[in-house]
Amino acid sequence: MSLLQVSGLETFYGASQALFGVELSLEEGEVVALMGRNGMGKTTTIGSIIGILRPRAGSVRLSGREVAGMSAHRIARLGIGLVPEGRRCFPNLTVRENLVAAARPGVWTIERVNELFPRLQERHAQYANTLSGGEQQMLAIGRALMTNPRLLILDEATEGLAPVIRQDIWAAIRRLKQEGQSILVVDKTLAELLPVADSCFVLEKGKTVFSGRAAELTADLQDRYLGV
Ligand SMILES: Nc1ncnc2c1ncn2[C@@H]1O[C@H](COP(=O)(O)OP(=O)(O)OP(=O)(O)O)[C@@H](O)[C@H]1O
Repeated sequence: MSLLQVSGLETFYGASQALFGVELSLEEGEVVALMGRNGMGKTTTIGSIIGILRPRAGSVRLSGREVAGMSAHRIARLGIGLVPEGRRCFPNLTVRENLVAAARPGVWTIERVNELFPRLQERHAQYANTLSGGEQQMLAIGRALMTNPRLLILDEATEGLAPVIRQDIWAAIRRLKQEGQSILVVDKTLAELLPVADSCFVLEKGKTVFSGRAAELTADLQDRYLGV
């Protein structure tokens, strides 16, 4: 059984339909890439999976259990950890306090997050709002891991960051994959994303137009679906 199985997903903003039948699936331990040009429905798909948007049709199954229509809070408790676009941490808490506030029992502890991101350990007593953008992103990932999610979702986790920090974040993603963490990643940097992804799904105008192994997304297809 898939860890995540999304089918026939349709989501609206008021009267305006944004998703027209999105299909997506992710097996336990896989890294799956969700791609598409701007405005094609990636963030809406993620919002519909995690329950901040209520799909009008379709299903979202987490290990076979239907979660579409449940509250975001309940879905989070069932094991989905999100690193949202624009990395939201508590600005007036320290790095350590931010991590503690997110903690739920499991293999992820502050020690393990510190080992994954040594920069965070060095700044454990610093307020989150004094961190650089890249450090805040690491903290956002650390917070999501502290909830010990069965599925980690990263929405544009490397966008707008300095190249050296992006490399640190990709290295962390590769390490998480090695450790068996299931991850759904939205990112525009194909050169980094495709090598780490097991499979990928491409959206166009709110529909899944490609699904397959990352290696099957040839240069031609990349150009057709993702080129500008
Ligand atoms: N709050 C909103 N109200 C109305 N329409 C919205 C809203 N958010 C997104 N949309 C529309 O839904 C469609 C899908 O947008 P979405 O943000 O999911 O795309 P995306 O693939 O994540 O794009 P990007 O890469 O730019 O983040 C777009 O047509 C967008 O204009």
